[in-house]
Amino acid sequence: MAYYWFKSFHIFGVVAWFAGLFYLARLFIYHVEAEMEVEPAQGILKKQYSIMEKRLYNIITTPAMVLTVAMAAGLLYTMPDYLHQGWMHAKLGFVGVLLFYHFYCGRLMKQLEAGECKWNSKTLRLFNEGPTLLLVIIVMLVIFKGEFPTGATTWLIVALTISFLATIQLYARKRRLDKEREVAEAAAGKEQVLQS
Ligand code: HEM
Repeated sequence: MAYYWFKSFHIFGVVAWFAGLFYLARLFIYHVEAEMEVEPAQGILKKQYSIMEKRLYNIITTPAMVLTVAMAAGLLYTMPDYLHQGWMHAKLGFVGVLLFYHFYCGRLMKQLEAGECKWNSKTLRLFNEGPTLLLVIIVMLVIFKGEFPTGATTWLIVALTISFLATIQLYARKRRLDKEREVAEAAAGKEQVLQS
């Protein structure tokens, strides 16, 4: 019975951890993009994003990470055989990368608050893809374990997933370009007013 409790809370932890990581990276993008705003909006937005990032990281993301790892330890305690299986070694390797990502987010958060972050919004958008990739790999490993399927259904799902992700990327790109055009038009309009 303990195994099912550990597994349930392991999954609650995973869901909350990823929700936190996804939202945190999105906040970093908005934080960096606030540079495009004029004062006093820029200062107000940056301060607000720092508060939101800190609360999200300290109150949701980190406790969810601790819950996931603690419940995982309980699962391994009840099922020690998993520790001798290849898929679990691979899973632990990817979880190590995920933990590194988590703590790196903490570092980026501090740099953003101090105005020392060197990353632009494009780099952060790429960084934002990290947890999605890790989530897919880790869940696949835990579900299929050592027997990854290669049949037609698998390729159909892979194709559907790729088209879905490509559509999201294209839509995000369109929105970004629209926003950049809006900012450029607003700046040009302001310049014209100043000249006349
Ligand atoms: C601290 C590292 C982790 C360890 C040691 C660990 C270990 C485990 C173990 C032993 C199970 C039970 C497997 C089974 O009964 O078939 C499990 C289930 C699961 N884990 Fe993890 N896990 C870790 C982190 C993660 C992370 C980061 C994710 C998500 C990306 C994740 C997603 C899942 C899911 C979805 C299940 C349920 C699978 C099922 O019921 O078939 N785990 N984990």
